[in-house]
Amino acid sequence: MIMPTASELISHHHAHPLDFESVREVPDSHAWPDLHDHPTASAQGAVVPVIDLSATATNVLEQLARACESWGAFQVTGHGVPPGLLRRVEVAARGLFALPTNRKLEAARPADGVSGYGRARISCFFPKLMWSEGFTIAGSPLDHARTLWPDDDPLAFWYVYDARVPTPHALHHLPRPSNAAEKPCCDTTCSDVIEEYKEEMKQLARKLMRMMLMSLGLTEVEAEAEAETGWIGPRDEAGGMSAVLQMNSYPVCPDPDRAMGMAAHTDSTLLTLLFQSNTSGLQVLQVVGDNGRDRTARWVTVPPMPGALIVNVGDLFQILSNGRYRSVVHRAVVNRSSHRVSVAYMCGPPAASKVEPIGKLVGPGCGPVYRPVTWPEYLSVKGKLFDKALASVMRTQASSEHT
Ligand SMILES: C=C1C[C@]23C[C@H]1CC[C@H]2[C@@]12CCC[C@@](C)(C(=O)O1)[C@H]2[C@@H]3C(=O)O
Ligand SMILES: O=C(O)CCC(=O)C(=O)O
Ligand SMILES: [Fe+2]
Repeated sequence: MIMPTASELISHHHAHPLDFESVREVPDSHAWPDLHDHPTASAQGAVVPVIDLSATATNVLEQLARACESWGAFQVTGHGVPPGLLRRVEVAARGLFALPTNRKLEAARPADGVSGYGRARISCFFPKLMWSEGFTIAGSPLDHARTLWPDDDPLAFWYVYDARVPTPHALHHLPRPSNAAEKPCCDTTCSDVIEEYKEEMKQLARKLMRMMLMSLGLTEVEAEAEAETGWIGPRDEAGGMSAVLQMNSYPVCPDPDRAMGMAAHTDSTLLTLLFQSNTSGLQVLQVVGDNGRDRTARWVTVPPMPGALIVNVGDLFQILSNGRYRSVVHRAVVNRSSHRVSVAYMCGPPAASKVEPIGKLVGPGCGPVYRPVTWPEYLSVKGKLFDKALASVMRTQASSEHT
């Protein structure tokens, strides 16, 4: 009997990705019939709010409240993340995706795992494949360098991020070093950049969490206390999984009207900080009339702004805010001319903490809408129910009367 090799098993399981570079048309497997389920708003229409975090004198909290209530998403400027770091993280991401397919498949995400290379997790809910590939990094990028590419020294990541090579396209034609000591002049590795980026994102996520809690009417002390008991306090080191870094790659597409970069979804996070570099693609769903009877929605493109980051309200923040802030439905479309990458810092509570509606937002006339859930619990519900996941963690009338 001929046994399949480990790599055959992996590539079977993950069905070889489409060779995006060489296809001349969108194959049936990737042709989406319903790209125009909602109209796309014209450029002159409503715009996702842009909030300058450094403008302390202005009503930033009110702006946050309005943005979170009506959009569930906004762009931030004045966030303090160095522009150079954003550029380097983009180069790192492009470098990873420029690796040859067989190298990327060595890092394929196992069926039951979170980390690794592959399709978006939500792919299984759709009959068509997306025009994208992704790297999911949970935990330390250094651990990943070791476990994802076990035959390489962690520093071997260098060769996908080499400042001397301006075009990521050419990267995988570089000779590989036989050991780390042959590292070239550039002493920053991909994992260094990712590590540094995660640290910056963590600081910013904490700040945004605190401000968003205050925008809900909590005092600074209450916001701090809320944080201490859960997701952004000191416990997040011990609690393990508190952020996942998701790198997405959207190759150029010969027929963007028929392909989907990333299908519509909400993020299963408290909040997501998204860097979309300078290529348009992200769209958020704006619900225009929602009075029970007539509910219309349209896709609104979030235009790239140099140096800005996008903040998405996630499902867990919707739970926390007892439904006052809604997680935003969003998707990514593709284009004909530029290869787009995006990097999402997906922020959640430590594995052990329960997320539930904040006490202060719950009152006599307004009981808790959701039951407490941990992040892993919610991710597993989402993995089964997808867009019905939030509704499934709502309390029934009877159970909220009893608490
Ligand atoms: C911490 C998370 C959040 C996950 C699941 C898990 C790891 C991978 C994340 C993403 C990243 C890409 C979009 C998404 C929709 C997907 O397919 O995988 C995300 C998903 C979610 O937000 O539900
Ligand atoms: O690439 C984008 O703009 C969106 C990516 C996204 O929604 C995600 O990673 O969750
Ligand atoms: Fe998302």
